[in-house]
Order: sequence, then structure tokens, then C-alpha cells
Amino acid sequence: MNIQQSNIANLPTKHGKFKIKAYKDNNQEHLAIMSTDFENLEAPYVRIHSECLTGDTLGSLKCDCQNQLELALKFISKEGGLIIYHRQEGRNIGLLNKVNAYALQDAGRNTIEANLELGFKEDERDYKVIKHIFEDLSVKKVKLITNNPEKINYVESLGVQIIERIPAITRVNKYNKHYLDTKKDKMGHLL
Ligand SMILES: Nc1nc2c(ncn2[C@@H]2O[C@H](COP(=O)(O)OP(=O)(O)OP(=O)(O)O)[C@@H](O)[C@H]2O)c(=O)[nH]1
Ligand SMILES: [Zn+2]
Repeated sequence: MNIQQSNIANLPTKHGKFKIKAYKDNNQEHLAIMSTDFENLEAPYVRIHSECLTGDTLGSLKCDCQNQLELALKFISKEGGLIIYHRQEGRNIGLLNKVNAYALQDAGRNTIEANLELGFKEDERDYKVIKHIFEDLSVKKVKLITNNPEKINYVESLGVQIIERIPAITRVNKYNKHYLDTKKDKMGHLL
């Protein structure tokens, strides 16, 4: 994979001050969002956040993404660490297909059935660029913020030591309850 990368820039936000670095692979552009003390940390808190425009930007209540992102930004600005904003929208089926999956969910399918009906696997994400970012930023030990066992397995497969797992659990509402239940019961999420 040919990966281009940017210089590091400052990014003050309402959640705190960060540094950012961008990476561009064949299809997508991703961000590493680091606390200002990141380079001094031996075992940073790390969140690999999968892009969700409807949640992260619009505040959709159908998922937990915006709450998880805000939780991670606040936490990492305080405790030190890294968020990788991984631009594989809709578990990497893209925005147009995700909206079609939502339409199928309006008609009664769950999040997995909708993906399958559209001809995709339940989860099409791959984490190859994460390996590159970890190497570039010299990440060898992490405290990983996730509920997703696939992310845990992937990070371990890189030989990066997970010294602690921090759950990314946020508020349940009537619109995301079914989605969260499906992730827990059918996708093995640690919820
Ligand atoms: N295809 C599809 N993608 C969805 C749906 N709802 C959310 N997503 C995408 O799912 C991704 C987030 O996945 P989640 O399962 O919420 O969380 P995770 O990233 O696997 O795990 P955590 O690290 O615990 O948050 C984002 O890319 C969302 O755009 C859906 O119904 N269908
Ligand atoms: Zn979401």
C-alpha cells in the first residue's frame, strides 16, 4: 500500500488541544489526532474510531458514534493518547450503501441482515493503514478504548501490546438500542 502523510499541525478544539497528522492510502484519507504530550507517552490511550458521518457530524441517534468520539476526545485530551479517525464509513461499505442499509432497517432488517442483503459482509473494514500509523508514530503499547473484539485482535496481531482495555460505552436510547443489542448478541461486542 502506498501511503502519503502530512506534517504535524496543531488543532485546538472545544474538547482540548491536539496535534493532527493526515495519512492518505489508495482510497481514503485518515487522521491521527494526538494529545500534545503524545510523544512522551510509553503506553498511550488509543481509540480507532470508524467514520460515521451521520453520527459523528449530524448527531444521529441510531448509533453511538458521536458520543464515543466526544468521550474519546475529552478523555485523550486529559489523559494523553491518540485517536485514529479511520475513514471507512459504514463499516467500509460507504455512505450511499449505508443509507440503503438504513432504509432496509426502516423496513425491519437488523444492521447485519441489511449489509448481507446489499451483497456485503457484515463488516467490510480492514485495518491495514493502522499498522502503518502505529509504526510511523512508534506505538508499541496501548490502552485501547473499544468494545470491538476485532479491533483488539487486530492490534494484538501487530505485536502491539494492549496493557488495558477501556470500554467505550455511552448512553442507550430508543433509536440505538436494537443496533447495540445486535452488536452485542451477533457481533460479539463487549457491551
Ligand atoms: N453498514 C452499516 N454501518 C453502520 C451502521 N451503523 C453504524 N455503522 C458504521 O459502523 C462503524 C462503527 O462501528 P460500531 O460497530 O458502532 O463500533 P466499532 O467501531 O466496531 O467498535 P467500538 O470501537 O467499540 O466503537 C462506523 O463506520 C459506522 O458508520 C449500519 O447500520 N450499517
Ligand atoms: Zn454511527
